[in-house]
Amino acid sequence: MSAVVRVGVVGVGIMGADHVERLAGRIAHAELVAVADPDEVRAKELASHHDGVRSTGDALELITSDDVDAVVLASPGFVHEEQVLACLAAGKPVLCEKPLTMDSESSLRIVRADREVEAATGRPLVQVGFMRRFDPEYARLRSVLAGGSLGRTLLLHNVHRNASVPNPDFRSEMIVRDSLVHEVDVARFLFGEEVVSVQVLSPAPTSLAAAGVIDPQVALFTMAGGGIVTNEVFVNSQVGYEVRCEAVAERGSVVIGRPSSGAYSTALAMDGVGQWGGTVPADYRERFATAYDLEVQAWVDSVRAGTSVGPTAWDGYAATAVSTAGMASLASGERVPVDLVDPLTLSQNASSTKEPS
Ligand SMILES: NC(=O)c1ccc[n+]([C@@H]2O[C@H](COP(=O)([O-])OP(=O)(O)OC[C@H]3O[C@@H](n4cnc5c(N)ncnc54)[C@H](O)[C@@H]3O)[C@@H](O)[C@H]2O)c1
Ligand SMILES: O[C@H]1[C@H](O)[C@@H](O)[C@H](O)[C@@H](O)[C@H]1O
Repeated sequence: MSAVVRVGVVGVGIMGADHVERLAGRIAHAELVAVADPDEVRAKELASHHDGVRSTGDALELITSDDVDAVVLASPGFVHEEQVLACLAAGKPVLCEKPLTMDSESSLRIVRADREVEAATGRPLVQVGFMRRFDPEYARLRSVLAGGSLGRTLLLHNVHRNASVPNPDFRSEMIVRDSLVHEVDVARFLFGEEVVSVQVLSPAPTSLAAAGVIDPQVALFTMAGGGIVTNEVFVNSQVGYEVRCEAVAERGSVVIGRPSSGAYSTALAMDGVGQWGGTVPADYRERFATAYDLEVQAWVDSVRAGTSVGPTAWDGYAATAVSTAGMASLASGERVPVDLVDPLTLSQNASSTKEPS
């Protein structure tokens, strides 16, 4: 087992900068050595806060450099394919932020490439940043449902609200590909099954979204075993970060993300925006701080041990395939089947929907 993993972070916008702070300050057995961003001023400024960390404008230089053992990718989704494949070619473990890529075909190319690495070396190198699997509340919910005492899981009801979105180009499609994709992974994680169809409904939008943006959206997933998942995604709620999940099973229901769960309080307009006996988290960095820490620590530990953990390339592909169907449904309003390759046609067996250890 290596003593310390030397990590490079690619893309240092909102999420990348957050990962830089945790790698530099809170993650054991990791050494942050380099950051890369085409915005070289941003990269240099961030690196200047950390002794011994260098910056570059060239992501591929960082990925292939000898001083980097493993890579965190927090660049935009449309460059993930090139950068993940570069990590695989260099033999470097990569924690790639969600979404794995922007369409099914490119995600499948990554699955195939990672399977080839696994066949040659005995371990895959890609972990996808679906951090909710590491959130203590989601992990507990998964273990309660998988434990079987409540019988079969019948329904999930998900709510996912952002106060606003920082990017003015955050269009209707990004609500499916960037936001709803978390609910896709939650559904797969909690049911332990694939999503087989998706329908995206478009309510009359809030006047506070950018012109032409359909926000909120309601998406319905049908699971392979017949379960149904309802999802509200609302990225201009004006309040704060609200992520809730209620599971309905044969002999009971479980809800996480409510004030009574103790983690934080939710928002009710009657007591004033953003308050109801407590404070609504501002955004995902606050709500999921522990989940990100556990995710990155588990990844570093797996890199040191030469193993793998958490959401796989297959999980990233399966989620992207649902997003791809979701985009078609957003356009048509119809229920659209999810087109997923048979995992048995791939070189190794799929290891989807595994609980993080
Ligand atoms: N897991 C989560 O909860 C979560 C939260 C936020 C964002 N994300 C994901 O993290 C990624 C980044 O999102 P963000 O909100 O930080 O975006 P952002 O726009 O704030 O930052 C993106 C950064 O990437 C840089 N960049 C652009 N092209 C690049 C390239 N070719 N190589 C390297 N860097 C490049 C940009 O200059 C910018 O600094 C996305 O995949 C997003 O979906 C995940
Ligand atoms: O990229 C972000 C991120 O994934 C957040 O977790 C989600 O709440 C946002 O809606 C999305 O835009």
